[in-house]
Amino acid sequence: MKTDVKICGLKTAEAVERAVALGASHTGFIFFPKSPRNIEPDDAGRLAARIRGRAKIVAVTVDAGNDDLDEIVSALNPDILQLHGSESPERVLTVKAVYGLPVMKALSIREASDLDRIGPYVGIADRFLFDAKPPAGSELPGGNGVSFDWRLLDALDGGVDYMLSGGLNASNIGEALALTGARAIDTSSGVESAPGVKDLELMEAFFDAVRRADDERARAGSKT
Ligand SMILES: O=C(O)c1ccccc1N[C@@H]1O[C@H](COP(=O)(O)O)[C@@H](O)[C@H]1O
Repeated sequence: MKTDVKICGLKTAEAVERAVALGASHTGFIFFPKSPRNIEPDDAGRLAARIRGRAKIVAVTVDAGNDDLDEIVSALNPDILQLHGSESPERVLTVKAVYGLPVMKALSIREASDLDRIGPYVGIADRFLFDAKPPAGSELPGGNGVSFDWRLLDALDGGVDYMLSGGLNASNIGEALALTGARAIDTSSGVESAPGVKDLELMEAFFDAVRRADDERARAGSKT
């Protein structure tokens, strides 16, 4: 099975097209002004038009109100809304009802008890995205290039559909996949040469590492 890969924080046509050519299943656009990856809705819409239908288009927002979501949804026409703030289960339900789009709810993980926060969203969020907690002083709820202890996911109910995220790069993705068995992964700063600047060689190295891990899993699976 091929691992789903989301490349997040895309801002240029070159990076969007390369990500999809390399096999990205999801492309992420960040709507959070404090982020070096922030993009205007109309610009994101123009970039997404280049790859629509070839990869899922994900709008990443942080505690956005309906006015902002209206503008983003109308300009980008995303396939998925990623809610990366402290949106409650009730807010997720409202967003789903208003926009009629699947929601991926991001939850930050540092310790075992953080998994308890999943329960209230089960049956409401369509998918989860597990990210590390931001380091002290960071203004960003995501995109910090920080990983959490992947072994914590050993305790996860096998039925929970999630994307693994947080500090993933070509050097650690093999171990992350081997430890978690994740079927979907998400990276942003791990494929950048500077904050907000996607690096095509790092992207390629990331996909190479993911495909090596996929081959390894297929080999291990065929032996059992
Ligand atoms: O990337 C950002 O700047 C960002 C800003 C606000 C919310 C979410 C953001 N990014 C998300 O965080 C994950 C993890 O990032 P990283 O790989 O550790 O850099 C990223 O994939 C986005 O989904």
